[in-house]
This record gives sequence, C-alpha cells and structure tokens, in this order.
Amino acid sequence: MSGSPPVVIWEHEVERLLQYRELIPRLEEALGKFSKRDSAEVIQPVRSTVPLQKHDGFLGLMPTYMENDGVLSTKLVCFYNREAGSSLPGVQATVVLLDPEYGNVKAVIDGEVITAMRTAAVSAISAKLLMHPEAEVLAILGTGKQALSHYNVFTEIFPFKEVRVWGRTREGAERFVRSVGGAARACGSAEEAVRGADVIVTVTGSTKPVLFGQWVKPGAHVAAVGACRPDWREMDDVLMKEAVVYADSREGAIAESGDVVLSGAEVFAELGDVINGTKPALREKTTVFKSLGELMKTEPTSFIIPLHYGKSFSC
Ligand SMILES: NC(=O)C1=CN([C@@H]2O[C@H](COP(=O)(O)OP(=O)(O)OC[C@H]3O[C@@H](n4cnc5c(N)ncnc54)[C@H](O)[C@@H]3O)[C@@H](O)[C@H]2O)C=CC1
Ligand SMILES: O=C(O)C1=NCCCC1
Repeated sequence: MSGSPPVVIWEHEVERLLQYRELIPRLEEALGKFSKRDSAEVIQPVRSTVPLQKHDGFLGLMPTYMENDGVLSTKLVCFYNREAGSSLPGVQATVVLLDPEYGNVKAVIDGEVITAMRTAAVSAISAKLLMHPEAEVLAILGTGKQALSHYNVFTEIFPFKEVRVWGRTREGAERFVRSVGGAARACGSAEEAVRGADVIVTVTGSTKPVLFGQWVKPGAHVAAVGACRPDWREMDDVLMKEAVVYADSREGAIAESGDVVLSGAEVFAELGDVINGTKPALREKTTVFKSLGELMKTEPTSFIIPLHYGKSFSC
C-alpha cells in the first residue's frame, strides 16, 4: 500500500458518493467522539492559519487523527475576504488522506463538496438538537455555495412551510430562488427575512454584523457559519449575549470566532456534549450554533474511499 501513488478523487465523484442521509449520522457520532477529548478517538487541534496578506486571505491547515478508526487526514483550505466583491472563489479546499503507519499520502480529494456538505450537515444537526420541534420558517442570509448546501439539507430533512432568502443584492436573492426552483422567497432586507423565523442560517462573507438580536424571535435557533476570523462578525452583541451559544469546537470558537471573542459571550456547550448527553439542548431558549468547521473533514473523507472502491478497499 505504501508504494502506491495516491488516488485522486475529484468533485463530481465526491458529489456522487456523499449523501446527507449517510453523512449526518456519521458526523453526529464523530462530534460526540470529539467532545470526549479521548486522544484515541479524535485528535483535532485548532487549525493553524497562515495569513495571505497580499490577497486578503488565509490558508488554514486542519489535521485530524482518529486512532481507533485508523484515519489520518488534513484539510487545506484557503479562504478570502471577498466582501468588496470579486468573481474569484471565497473558499477553496482539498483534503489529503494519509496512512497513519507509513505516513504516505493515500488520497487527494477535492474539498469543495466536502466543505459544502459537511458544513451544512453539521448546521442541520445543530437545528435537529436545538430548534423548536414545530419550527416552520427558515431564513437564510447569504446566497453563495453554503447558502445552497444549507438550503438543500434543511429542506431535505425538515418540513419547513416557508423558506426566506436574503442577499446583498435583490438580484442575487432572486437568482438563488430561481436556482432552487422557486420554493423560497427572496426578501428585500435581512430584517424582513429574519423577523418571525424559527431557524436562521447566516452564511455570508460579511465581516460586520448582518443579524441583529432585536429582530430575532425569542426561542429561535441560529446556525452561524460565516465570520471565521477573530475580528469578523455576522451577529451583534445583543444576540450573542441573549442567546445560549453552542459550538462545534469550544477551543475553535474561542480562538477564531469574532462573534464570540468580541462580544465576550460564553460558549455553553459543544454539539458533541449535547449528543453525549453531558450538556442539555436548551430548545426553549434562543440558541446560536457557532460553526467554525473545525472538525470532521476526516469523517466524510474516510468513507469516500471505500465507496470509491466499491466497499472492497481496505485502508
Ligand atoms: N463554518 C464553516 O465550517 C465554514 C464557513 N465558511 C464561511 O461561510 C461563508 C460563506 O461561504 P461560501 O458560501 O462558501 O462563500 P460564497 O463566496 O459562495 O458566498 C458568500 C455570500 O456572502 C455574501 N456577502 C459577502 N459579503 C457580504 C456582506 N458584507 N453582507 C452580506 N452578504 C455578504 C455574498 O454576496 C455571497 O452571497 C464565508 O464567510 C466562509 O468563509 C465556509 C465554509 C465552511
Ligand atoms: O472549514 C472550512 O472549510 C472553513 N472554515 C472557515 C473558513 C472557511 C472555510
């Protein structure tokens, strides 16, 4: 195995192999394992970030080792501040799978679909755990790649009666609505999208708040995905201080989330703590899940390989 060149698995193949119905239970299990902080289960340090100052971006290195599962991988992700507007992509990712015994690279896998689907699947897990069970209205702020993957998984697994979308431009929101077949409503302002919503997803490239606590219905659940730098924001202090805050990784949120760092909000629990039953899911309260994407890129990667080889491949 160590002498074989790495297999390259690219976007369309990953798209063909990954399904939310398989991804979600695996991610729930992986989130639970991570929150136990048992080094034989998952080692996932906070990502190292290299600034790409000239290009207003960052390279994030995200290694994970799951010893019991024999899986070693790292994601390499470049992400940029494209707030000023640019046709270049905001996020580009690749996942590298290694043999933990030999140290050689076994696979190089496109990270675009993994990033879109894993991030949306974890937000959906947060909603499953924290939203009101009879939630009817979903609001999505943002109209990019994450907006689409979040729309796809949220409408696949929850019976929302209404989906509202807001983008920086009315045309952007209308284009998004057309792209999903018209089953959503484009809103003229973020406030219009959010007022009365039961679940709010923030997936913007903004560095300043786009979601304000005074608009948010008490008891609503927010899955906050953008603003993954310590000086970037998507939510204001009112919301951050009123809500009960959950994260995928507590250390990640404290180090990388401007919404947490600058508001001084406390991270109440990780999603994995709720899954493990060590912290409660406070569904009746206003809740914020702050997603940093810190973990679980390994999990989808590990099962793409056997799927790619028709289950007969052994890691
Ligand atoms: N938490 C996580 O695991 C992940 C977080 N992200 C972050 O999520 C956000 C969205 O990512 P993608 O959808 O891939 O990016 P994208 O570039 O496809 O979409 C970004 C969207 O944000 C909008 N936008 C940009 N500046 C804005 C502003 N000032 N106000 C309102 N809207 C604004 C754009 O018009 C566009 O609709 C980014 O901040 C990205 O860094 C992305 C991947 C994973
Ligand atoms: O996990 C990821 O992928 C990302 N996280 C935060 C910033 C953009 C990409």
